[in-house]
Amino acid sequence: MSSLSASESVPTPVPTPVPSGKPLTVKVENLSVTYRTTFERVPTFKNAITRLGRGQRAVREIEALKDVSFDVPDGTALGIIGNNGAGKSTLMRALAGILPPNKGRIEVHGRISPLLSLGVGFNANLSGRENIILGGLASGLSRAQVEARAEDVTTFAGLEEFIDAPMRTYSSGMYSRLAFSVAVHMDPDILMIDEALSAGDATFKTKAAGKMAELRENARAFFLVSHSLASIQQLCNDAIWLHKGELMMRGTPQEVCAAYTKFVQVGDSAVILEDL
Ligand SMILES: Nc1ncnc2c1ncn2[C@@H]1O[C@H](COP(=O)(O)OP(=O)(O)OP(=O)(O)O)[C@@H](O)[C@H]1O
Repeated sequence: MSSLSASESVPTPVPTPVPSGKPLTVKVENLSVTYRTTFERVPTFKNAITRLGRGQRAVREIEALKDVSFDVPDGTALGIIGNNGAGKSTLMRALAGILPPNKGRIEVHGRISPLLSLGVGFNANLSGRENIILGGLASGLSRAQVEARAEDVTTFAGLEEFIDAPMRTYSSGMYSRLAFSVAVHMDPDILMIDEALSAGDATFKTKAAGKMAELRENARAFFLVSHSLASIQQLCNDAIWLHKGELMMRGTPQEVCAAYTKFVQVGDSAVILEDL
């Protein structure tokens, strides 16, 4: 067990430095998001009585983001790191306008690619081609614009033979490849990718990394959530670290990844010490 004390091991959030004087693409101010969820999948009278006996409430609240603030100037490729359950996907969903904030505000200047966790928003009963159209329309393009890109999307995903089959017949890799391909072909001003590098096999991963590097050059802002610190350092020029819903640090990908790695190395002991 490490000799670190609990107070040493859990860093205090560092105030976010205000980056350069470039125009802002995204501004997040005091953002808090709380999920309200029921205890049981299927509520029953018996469970309700048991809960009442224990003085428990029927609804549980999970504070997924707590008072998070940061600015994203034009040209930023922001890596978002943190443990499981830290609030990374919640932040992406809030930025994309899928989840309303409970507190605070989000300002977004530009068109966002709507595909986050790869494949969210697809309808598995529709064909790959129909989902390309849906995804394109959802990201704000006209039908004609999406149709003009459908071929490139299909070829990039390597799904020429399967594009008219319902997506429920796709393997998870095929599903992710198509989702990634749709997201990156719609010329978003702001590209948001959640765990993109887990899409597909090794060949596709290499192709995906190349495409992301190209998009990062053209998009006004690029957000990447990944557990791969190597990808964050390779593809991003800025980074934030979330922990239990709080913004712990903002800095260069190298600084933030180093601090996070240090935290993770002592993390297990820290939790034990904290619990004692
Ligand atoms: N739909 C939901 N309903 C209730 N709670 C949720 C929901 N989605 C996420 N949460 C909770 O919110 C917190 C943050 O979850 P989130 O998915 O944003 O974390 P994450 O950092 O993306 O995690 P991971 O690395 O595992 O993907 C977690 O405690 C999670 O259990």
